Amino acid sequence: MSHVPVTLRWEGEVGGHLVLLDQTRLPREVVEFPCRTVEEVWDAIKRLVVRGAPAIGVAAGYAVCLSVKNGRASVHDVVEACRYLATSRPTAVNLFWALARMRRVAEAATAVDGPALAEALLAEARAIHEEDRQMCAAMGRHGADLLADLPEGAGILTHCNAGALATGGDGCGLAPVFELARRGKRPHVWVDETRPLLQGARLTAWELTQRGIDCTLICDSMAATVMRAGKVQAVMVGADRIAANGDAANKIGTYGVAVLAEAHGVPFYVTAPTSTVDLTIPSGDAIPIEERSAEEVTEGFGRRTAPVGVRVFNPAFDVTPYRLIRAIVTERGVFEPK
Ligand SMILES: CSC[C@H]1O[C@H](OP(=O)(O)O)[C@H](O)[C@@H]1O
Repeated sequence: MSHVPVTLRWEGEVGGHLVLLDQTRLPREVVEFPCRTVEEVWDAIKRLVVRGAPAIGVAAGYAVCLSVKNGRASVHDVVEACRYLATSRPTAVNLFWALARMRRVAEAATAVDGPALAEALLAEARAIHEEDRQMCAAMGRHGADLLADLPEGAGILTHCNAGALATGGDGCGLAPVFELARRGKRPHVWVDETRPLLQGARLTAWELTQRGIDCTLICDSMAATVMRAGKVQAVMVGADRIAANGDAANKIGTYGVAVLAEAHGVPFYVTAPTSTVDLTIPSGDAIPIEERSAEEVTEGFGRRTAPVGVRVFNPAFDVTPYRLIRAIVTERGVFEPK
């Protein structure tokens, strides 16, 4: 049985609906979350029911198809759906990349509404999904080639979740690990739990154990000690937006891991599809960083661990400067930021 989770799927044809794997319920429950309106997908992205830059982009493409009514799409409704979905989360550029593709389909329509546009929108959303599947497979191959010379049992540290759950296919940051395993290698993955939402503990550890890939879960604060003990031979993470100079935004804590990697002489790699690259911004300083609620820090998962009213800073991402990145793996190959 394949252990690649189905992060999201479109059910039916025009007039169908989007089905998400509810990532807020993992690892305890594998529960599907059907979405029949644009608003429901907006909420699912906001609450991280679906999350991860590529997966957010694929979900947004299908979400625009939910603006179709009675088999007919209208340019006005598509434009409105794209505008609304763009307000869900600001950092992952894949969201805006996918919405721009859907909007271009509407703007190219010969009729301002009708069944033809509805068909064209679903075809574009499916194309975005299939392209993401292919990009994941290519990133896995290029990344595994890059790591091929690591000794058997080498340690690879990762932060957050950049596995299949973060994409429409078989992962980005973790795709090279999955491919190494397919090739019979046995890397050992050090999994940062990734506070405050624990994507590493809840999602990455789940994906790896499902596949029988050796892994050890650690608190984020333990990464330095693990590297100092010589247990990490490479760091591999995903990205939510890569600026033109190679600066990369990823889950909060990634920058700290990159600094630790440099301090311990460990190569730090980013694996992301080119749909994550934003050439419109010159450097990471211009990447919008999402700030999330204080409750995610003070009472994560419903258990209060900090005094009521304490001031909280909860940025969901940080930016790793390109000088700390040994190479960026995309579906087109491996690039070394200059
Ligand atoms: C490369 S996509 C996975 C990426 O998305 C995560 O953020 P979130 O869980 O808030 O969507 C994190 O930055 C991962 O690296």
